[in-house]
Amino acid sequence: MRFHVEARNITKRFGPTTALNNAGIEIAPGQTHALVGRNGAGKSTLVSILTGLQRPDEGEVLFAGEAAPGPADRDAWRRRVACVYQKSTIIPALTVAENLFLNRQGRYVKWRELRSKARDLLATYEVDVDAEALAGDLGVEQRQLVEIARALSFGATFIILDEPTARLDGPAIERLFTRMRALREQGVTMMYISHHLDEVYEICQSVTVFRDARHVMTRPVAELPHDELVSAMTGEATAVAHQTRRRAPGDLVVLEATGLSLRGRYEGVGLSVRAGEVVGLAGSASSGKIGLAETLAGLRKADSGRITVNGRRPKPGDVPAFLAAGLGFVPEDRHHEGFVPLLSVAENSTMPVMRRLGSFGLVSPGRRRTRAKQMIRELDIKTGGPDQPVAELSGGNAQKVVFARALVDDPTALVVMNPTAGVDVKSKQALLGAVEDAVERGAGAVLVSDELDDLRICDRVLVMFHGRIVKDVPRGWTDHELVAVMEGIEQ
Ligand SMILES: Nc1ncnc2c1ncn2[C@@H]1O[C@H](COP(=O)(O)OP(=O)(O)OP(=O)(O)O)[C@@H](O)[C@H]1O
Repeated sequence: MRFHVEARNITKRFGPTTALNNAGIEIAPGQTHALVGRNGAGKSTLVSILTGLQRPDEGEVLFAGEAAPGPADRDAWRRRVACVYQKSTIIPALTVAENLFLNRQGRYVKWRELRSKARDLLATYEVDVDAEALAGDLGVEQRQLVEIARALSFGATFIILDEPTARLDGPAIERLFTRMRALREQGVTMMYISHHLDEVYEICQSVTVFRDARHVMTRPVAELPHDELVSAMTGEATAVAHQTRRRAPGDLVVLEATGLSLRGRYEGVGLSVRAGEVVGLAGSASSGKIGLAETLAGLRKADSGRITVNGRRPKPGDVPAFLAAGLGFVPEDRHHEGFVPLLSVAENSTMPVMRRLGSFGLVSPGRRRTRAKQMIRELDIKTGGPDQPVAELSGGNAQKVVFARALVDDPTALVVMNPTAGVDVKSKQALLGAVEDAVERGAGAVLVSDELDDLRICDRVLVMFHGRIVKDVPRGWTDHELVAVMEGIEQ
């Protein structure tokens, strides 16, 4: 058997959009094979075809040289391929054991047996999670491990990991890679999707690049220069990322917090952000940085402390009040707080300006479209047009719509949480550039990110550890220095 997995000459259309155009992939047995491409290149569409969730309009899929099962035979698909998605498929209201086994029981559920089988399964795959814990209480990393164990328990020897590291911090990524290496040694074949090209070099042996719905290249990773990989993705020679020099921030404070505490998340936090300043928030997953940022954006209410936005004191935990005070935000969880899938790109991206675009609460569709078109251009959103529902966009492009919404009202205070998660290399620059532009125009921004590269645009980075700000690091840090503070090794 030459290839464990083959997708040949696949074409898939959604109405006027061709998501895959005679594209394909060939993955050798036991290999970890990367699939990369810009947002909207067709990666997720290939995943849905390789997992049997969608049928191609043309082309075929083979596993170990044999034709893929029929579309209705879900069990046969599950025995051949499993996918761990960035967005969890685990049901939060059920226990881990129920998530692992419920849909495999007969009509009568034997609870005791279910729990013990779940414990055995978790032990087999060395997943240190309580089988009786509620899945909703698990962290991102633990949930992912449960999903991997569930995937393997169906007997699949081919696993697709679709942007698994997008919501993990550094140490968790390392633990995932250790697990992936162990799986590879056991002969498991993997397809790995990521926008982090350094990860591709670290964990994969070969890489396939899709661009504009087509296959453009497959190469062994070891002999592929980084520049060539980026050029294949973007279709142009790589431009050197330029480091912008912004003016020094003014004295005007646009966002301020004093004595903020939220039980179990953070304690005694104070910070102030000036007009023209980007303040980074860094720390591990348990550092409290996301909880703090959510409080600053009005998504959460602190137990004590005070927040001022442009000199006003919006009601804590009241998002509309924060928006009215001049704040814009990009939430961590875009699927819940970020966009309304059935509404169009224009409707989603112009939501906060509805008051302004038309008088007396009426929004003129024409003005909404004009503003939306402008944002689509500025942020390079790949869409059929402003009227397309966001649900039809690729993950990274939906994230850009969330970003557009945060910026559309020219906010004077911005809180952005992991804004480049799931966004391709080139678009990252566009999004971070948009934050810098807003700051140049006089806004102040808080930027929370797990990615050190994102934090480079910050004037200073506040590092959090166990719920407290432990250090204020000025521009000019090295990765090593920042990581040492984040991990509590050095203060
Ligand atoms: N259900 C759908 N209806 C209409 N268009 C769709 C649908 N699903 C995908 N598309 C379109 O197909 C194209 C490919 O999308 P796909 O999700 O495969 O991209 P991707 O490479 O996974 O992107 P990302 O890196 O942003 O996740 C996009 O233009 C997208 O808008």
